[in-house]
Amino acid sequence: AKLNILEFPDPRLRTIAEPVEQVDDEIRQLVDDMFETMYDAPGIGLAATQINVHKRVVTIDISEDKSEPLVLINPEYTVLQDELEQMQEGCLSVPGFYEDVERPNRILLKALGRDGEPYELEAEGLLAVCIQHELDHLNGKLFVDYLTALKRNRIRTKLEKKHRLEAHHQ
Ligand SMILES: O=C(O)C[C@@H](Cc1ccccc1)C(=O)SCC(=O)c1ccccc1
Ligand SMILES: [Zn+2]
Repeated sequence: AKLNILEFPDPRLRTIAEPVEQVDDEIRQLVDDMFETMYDAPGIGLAATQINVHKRVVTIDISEDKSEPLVLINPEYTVLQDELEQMQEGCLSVPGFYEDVERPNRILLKALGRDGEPYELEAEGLLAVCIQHELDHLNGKLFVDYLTALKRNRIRTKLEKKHRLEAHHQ
């Protein structure tokens, strides 16, 4: 099912997600719903926090043809090279805004797959940036937190106005 994506400044986006105890069919259904929601948005990543499910589950697919789906359950990463790279980021929870964020360029990801099997993956470039962006979501952090307070407040004001208009027209 396509799920509703929470939008900044919704305080539920600040929730810290809990580790998954058992990778069971319920978690696999959540993963399938997350991929459906992500591809429909469209996006290249989605964290369970964004659909108001506070479990440490992330889906990613940076391919153009939905050919590289990645399931990240209880994901962790370590920085392999602390040289920072600037990249323009977007967020399905901050629709319509794209800003440059600096992050480490190479990381080692450790996570469980959709059958609960552990795996490791070395990532760089857009995939490394996306993994860090999604894991921030699981810790209640948003890419706007890396911007100046002035920019963040302007984005907040514009989105709050959009939400008021949507509520009025419902
Ligand atoms: O909010 C999210 O987590 C999804 C976000 C992931 C992300 C994008 C860019 C840099 C870091 C993390 C998005 O997918 S925003 C939409 C987007 O960037 C995109 C959408 C379609 C094709 C390509 C990119
Ligand atoms: Zn995001």
